[in-house]
Amino acid sequence: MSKPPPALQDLAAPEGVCYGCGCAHPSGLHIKSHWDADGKHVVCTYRPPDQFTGWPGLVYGGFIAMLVDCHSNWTAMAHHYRAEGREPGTLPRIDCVTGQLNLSYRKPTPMGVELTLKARVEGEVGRKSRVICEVWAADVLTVTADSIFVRVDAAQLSSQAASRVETTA
Ligand SMILES: CCCCCCCCCCCC(=O)SCCNC(=O)CCNC(=O)[C@H](O)C(C)(C)COP(=O)(O)OP(=O)(O)OC[C@H]1O[C@@H](n2cnc3c(N)ncnc32)[C@H](O)[C@@H]1OP(=O)(O)O
Repeated sequence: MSKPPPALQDLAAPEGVCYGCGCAHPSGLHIKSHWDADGKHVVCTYRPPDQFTGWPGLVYGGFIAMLVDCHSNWTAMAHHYRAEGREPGTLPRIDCVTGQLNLSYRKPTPMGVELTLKARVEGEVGRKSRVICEVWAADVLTVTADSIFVRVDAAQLSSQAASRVETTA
């Protein structure tokens, strides 16, 4: 069996420490996002571990939001790389942050099933990009999301945030 191609996260941010998608997080979720064969969508598959149960047998909604947040953000960043004619992993790195995360929970999402997230940018890829994401449990569409991701200099954003508040660390 051939090895799957590297994910966007592995290519563009192997040092990432995000809980949801950071390759270097010691105990994070390590979600992986790839361009779909159709060249329009970015896809991710993930089977939620048992501790993320909400109602018995159902995936905790906040956990689904976490998957959608990271995967939609990577969808925005992948579209930015493509719009610039660059491969993920080339420099300078492209960073986006979540501006708005809007989820509609349309059907219960069952535990014990691999979920497929399928996302795309709607409209222009700009400083502010709109990402539509669907969450599928087998052939059931359980969640849709319509969110905004804003392109930033993440290092600058982190240092500004730290200087605005007194940290106890
Ligand atoms: C190391 C490896 C890493 C590896 C990569 C790791 C990926 C991690 C993925 C996790 C994702 C996250 O959790 S991110 C963390 C959660 N998000 C945040 O902390 C973001 C906090 N928000 C902010 O810092 C700020 O609001 C910004 C930077 C987003 C925007 O502020 P700004 O820079 O002053 O820009 P501003 O001019 O106000 O806005 C630019 C345009 O975006 C729009 N806009 C701005 N904010 C919003 C918003 N919340 N909702 C809608 N639209 C917005 C404005 O209307 C404007 O549109 P127009 O007038 O031009 O039309």
